[in-house]
Amino acid sequence: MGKTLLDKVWDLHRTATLPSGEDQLFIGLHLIHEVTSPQAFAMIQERGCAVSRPDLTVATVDHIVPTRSVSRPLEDELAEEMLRALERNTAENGIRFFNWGSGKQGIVHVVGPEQGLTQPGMTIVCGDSHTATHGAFGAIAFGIGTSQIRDVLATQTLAVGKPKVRRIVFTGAPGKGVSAKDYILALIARLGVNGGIGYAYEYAGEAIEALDMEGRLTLCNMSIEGGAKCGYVNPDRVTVEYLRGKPFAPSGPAFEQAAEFWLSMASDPDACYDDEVSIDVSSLEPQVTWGINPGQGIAVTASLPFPESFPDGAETARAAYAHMGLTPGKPIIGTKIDVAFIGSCTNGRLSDLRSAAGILKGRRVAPGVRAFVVPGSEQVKAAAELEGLDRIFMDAGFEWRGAGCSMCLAMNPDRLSGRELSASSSNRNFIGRQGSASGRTMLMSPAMVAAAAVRGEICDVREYMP
Ligand SMILES: CC(C)[C@H](C(=O)O)[C@@H](O)C(=O)O
Ligand code: SF4
Repeated sequence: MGKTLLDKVWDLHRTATLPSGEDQLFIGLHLIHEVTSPQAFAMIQERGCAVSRPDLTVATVDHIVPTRSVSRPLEDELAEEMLRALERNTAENGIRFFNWGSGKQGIVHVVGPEQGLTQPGMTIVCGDSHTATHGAFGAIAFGIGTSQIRDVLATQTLAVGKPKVRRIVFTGAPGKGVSAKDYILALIARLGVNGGIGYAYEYAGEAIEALDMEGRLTLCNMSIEGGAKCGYVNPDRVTVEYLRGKPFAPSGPAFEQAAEFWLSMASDPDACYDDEVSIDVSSLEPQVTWGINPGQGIAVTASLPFPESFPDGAETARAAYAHMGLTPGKPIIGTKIDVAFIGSCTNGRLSDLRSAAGILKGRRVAPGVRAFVVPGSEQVKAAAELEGLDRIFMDAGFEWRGAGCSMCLAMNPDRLSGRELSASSSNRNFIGRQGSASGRTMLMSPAMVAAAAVRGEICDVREYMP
């Protein structure tokens, strides 16, 4: 019987099976950021341990950085302290750090792939729930907590239970205005935010093969929002070509050798799955969330669902309506927005900015809407400026900011105020997520955010497309 990619990566990295039934896995890449690492460093220092493999540990700063200014010390004292701690911990332990202003800083899940650190067949962990993003390359990548960060710093291994695998086959070709963000929002709406618990999601099928790497990153990014431990796409030629020439990818003959290994890690055609689901993307429309979890989403042309239509989720739906101030049965189109946010590790990459700019070219943001773009990394920002995207955004009335997580979770000065409603290209719409307890978030693709910014309300992006 064939093996899945998960089986192959697991078998290659297992160093022991523990009495608990968990496996001790060797970790190929440990990404760290300023929010979840300081305590872990303190714990290993207390025990007198050194960082086991500084060469396999890479740091960036993303959550707390301001996006308007570039001066130190940071205005927010707590943020400055966190940045200093990361500078100290990385320097003392000989860990590579893509610091703010280095030209390579950015959201950890944007930086790993763009530097070529993320490669097929690896195990990758980070103290961050969206680590599944890296699965786009055919890596087994998942988020860990602070005590696990401690374990990985000290031993470069981790005790972890092997998940089951659900193969999710996306068939067909998408219509106009439908992107990877719509695939994943539709999937989570269908299987629910807990549907993936205990599973790794393998995304497969012609629609996935047709996605570029950035689309695959968007897709894998939100695996955790569907409850899955991780998500991955089998490596193929698209993966290999993306990695060619990247700073941390092998070069010369070593690259071809690596490519052969990468491709061999893909699931075998006769691999066995614990479950299988299929979605026809040709019938999908642009998606938008109306609630307070990422599973509460619908097609943009649909009417807001009645709570009773969710046998298990009526209570959550009622809570969502109470918070959002929307009315079941009404169209979602026409919902007024106050803020448009383009960015995050879901949709803050160059292709995301291009797709939004494509809608904004020659148009203006509606009066009263506060709109801003936060590139996912300093490198994305520079690349976008090189092709003039910054001008398109600014001419349209968007603010062009520095790189970071920004209003995805508002750990920096970018936040909603009061009951403001934001059209956001990020991944979470939990109550309070964007910095105001009464603030509201609707998740959608970056092109849909751009269209909403122009109209001043939720609208169908396809009307703005040729
Ligand atoms: C701050 C960090 C630990 C958190 C996460 O784990 O995902 C953040 O990135 C988020 O998106 O909520
Ligand atoms: S962009 Fe958002 S989801 Fe991604 S790591 Fe930052 S806060 Fe988390």
